[in-house]
Amino acid sequence: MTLTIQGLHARYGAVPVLHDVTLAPILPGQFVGMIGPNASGKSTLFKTLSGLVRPSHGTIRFGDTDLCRLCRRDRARCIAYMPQAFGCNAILTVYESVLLALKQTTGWRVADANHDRVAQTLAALNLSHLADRGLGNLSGGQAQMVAVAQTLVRDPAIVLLDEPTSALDLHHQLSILSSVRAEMQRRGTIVMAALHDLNLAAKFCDRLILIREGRIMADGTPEDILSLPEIGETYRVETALERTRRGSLYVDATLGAAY
Ligand SMILES: Nc1ncnc2c1ncn2[C@@H]1O[C@H](COP(=O)(O)OP(=O)(O)OP(=O)(O)O)[C@@H](O)[C@H]1O
Repeated sequence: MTLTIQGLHARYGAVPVLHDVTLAPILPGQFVGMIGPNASGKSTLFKTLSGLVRPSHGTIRFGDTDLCRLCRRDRARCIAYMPQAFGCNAILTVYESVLLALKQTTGWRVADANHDRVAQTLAALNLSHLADRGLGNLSGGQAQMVAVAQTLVRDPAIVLLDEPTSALDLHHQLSILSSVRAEMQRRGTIVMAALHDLNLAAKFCDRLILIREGRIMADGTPEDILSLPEIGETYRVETALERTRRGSLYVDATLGAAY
């Protein structure tokens, strides 16, 4: 099923933040990068899609279902959101915290299948070695990867990851995004990830959406979007899109005289 967003407006109190956000349907298995400067509305869009912020206008449909009409639990089964700041309950182990995340949408009785799902999710993200560690004893990067596991374990149809690599070193940026991409393609899950690193976005995303001041500025393939002059204008830098000898896209950015 596809995710369709039409004419979405959202505000905090009297302050409008999202303005008429309309996107071409997002397809199962598609990995979509949300890019845009600080305060452009990426998190607000994710919060609106997940139900934490109520839109003032517009529709969010998954297939024929209007997500805004679902009860909290049904919506959480369909769409999982990993916020930028993730909580840490020091008395749980990693394994227990991922199981708890799963049980939030399935009820409290624990079945063998639930244990299998937790173990598979940790294995898919190369996190099995952390299973018995206390959450409170993890590094920032480890805690961020566990937060990804807590989000994926529910097997939602739509996953929203808000800057999932912001605390990760180079190896783990590549490893977590390739694991998420492979696993979500296998399950046919839609992934939307807010990313500040445009080179990572180019490497892993099928489609990039550029947002600026709550408005969608561009939507297309990484190569098409990252070569637009709007990229430099939006981020207030000078950019050039290059292709490396290995064939990867590379955004070369400098502050430049104009900024
Ligand atoms: N709870 C809130 N109440 C009032 N204003 C808010 C709230 N959350 C965010 N905002 C404002 O909404 C605007 C968009 O913020 P948002 O967090 O969606 O941006 P973002 O693109 O995710 O930014 P960043 O890349 O810095 O995380 C900003 O001006 C921000 O100050």
